[in-house]
Amino acid sequence: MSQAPTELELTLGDVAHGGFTVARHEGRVVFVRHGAPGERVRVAVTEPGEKDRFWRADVTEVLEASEHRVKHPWAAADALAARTPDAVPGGAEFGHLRLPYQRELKGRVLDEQLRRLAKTEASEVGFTGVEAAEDERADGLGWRTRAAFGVDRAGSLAMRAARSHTLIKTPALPLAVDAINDLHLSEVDLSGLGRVEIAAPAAGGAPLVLVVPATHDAAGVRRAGAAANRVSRHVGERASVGLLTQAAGAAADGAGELRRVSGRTWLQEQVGEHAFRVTGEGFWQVHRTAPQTLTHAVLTASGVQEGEDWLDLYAGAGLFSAPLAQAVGPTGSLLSIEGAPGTHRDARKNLHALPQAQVLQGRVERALREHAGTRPHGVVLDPPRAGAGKASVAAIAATGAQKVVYVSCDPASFARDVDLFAGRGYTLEGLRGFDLYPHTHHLETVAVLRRA
Ligand SMILES: C[S@@+](CC[C@H](N)C(=O)[O-])C[C@H]1O[C@@H](n2cnc3c(N)ncnc32)[C@H](O)[C@@H]1O
Repeated sequence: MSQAPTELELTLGDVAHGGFTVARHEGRVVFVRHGAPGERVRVAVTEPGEKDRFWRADVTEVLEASEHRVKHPWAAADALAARTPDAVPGGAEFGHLRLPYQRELKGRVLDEQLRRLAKTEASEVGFTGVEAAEDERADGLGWRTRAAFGVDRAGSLAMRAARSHTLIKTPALPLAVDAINDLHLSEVDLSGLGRVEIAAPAAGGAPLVLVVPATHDAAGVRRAGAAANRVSRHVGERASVGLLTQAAGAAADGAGELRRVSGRTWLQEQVGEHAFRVTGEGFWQVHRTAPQTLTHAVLTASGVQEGEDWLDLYAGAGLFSAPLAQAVGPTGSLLSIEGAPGTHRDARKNLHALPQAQVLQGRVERALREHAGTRPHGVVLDPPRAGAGKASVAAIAATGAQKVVYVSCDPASFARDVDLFAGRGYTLEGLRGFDLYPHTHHLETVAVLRRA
């Protein structure tokens, strides 16, 4: 049998979920990174199995360029200028395309997922294209208020290449807000650390730097403690520093330990008139203006009125719970459900001044069991990337809510859930898309479903 080729010349077809364009070679599908629909390109096949159903490939040379191709705004992430196309940090895979065209492609992916998984046309439910976040910069940079870095063998701040364990030294991240880059953590010896997470409050104030040991044995934690002290000396009063002694998500789940090294272990965020405390690794929207963009979209989509009863599921620190509780007022009610214990504790504090808000900790699919038949006026849900799934959709439908406002960061799980809701009598009635992740393939949607 002949060997699979390592190099091909291809004409690229349309964009697919995940940020690839789809091409064909002798009947086989090839998922290509760093290209654009319609381009004629040379690619390196990265996973060439002769028996594989599809291959993956990276563009190495553009033979006929798309009119939407531009110079990548982050030089280090420019795959065509790199030594090899996989030697670029992940997280800016659409940077070689004009911003409006990035949004057009995201809209096409959303439309395609809805057609395929929910037999629904986005344009039939009022979708008019992916909108920019409120107050977006023209260059689409400087938006990340949360950034996660690795640490390379030399102890330098680094980022992982997409679909790879390769770490690439990253002195600055142009997608991040200045407050993150201004800490210049690339100047610190980070040996002993496996991960560094930086969160900067969108409204200003000291960022929080969380460091995670490379290994979690006693010696590893000691080495990480020494690195945390070096970070703390470097940032001084400019940032807080904390040491997370377990793997990703551990502190937010209550299983890990977050040790204060200097400053405080939480951040204060402000959205409109509501203040939010967010502890450690607790969830908060990543784009600097995502909290207000989504709050406005959710309140508009909900049509919430004084005196109504609403549920906010997968509520995080209460970003939507607070304005919803305020909108229903003392004669209405708002039930906020969040799974992670640490984030739930934040939500309790954040909603303390709103007695109409009840805050529950637990998994949505279980916590909702007691609410079957309670007939709230509406439900807001904002699940993680995997979506709500069968059990949660069934539990939400069992409440008897007339209206569901679904906030999603993944068009595939969203489309699958729309189909699950359809099976429970809910019809998709409205849909907006937001580009809360410029230069990446990700998008956020806010949808309205109504019980027939
Ligand atoms: C995408 S975030 C949304 C949070 C909030 N709406 C916001 O915008 O800040 C999803 C949240 O769901 C929580 N979560 C994940 N799975 C859950 C489950 N099965 N039940 C309850 N909460 C869950 C996560 O801890 C996270 O806080």
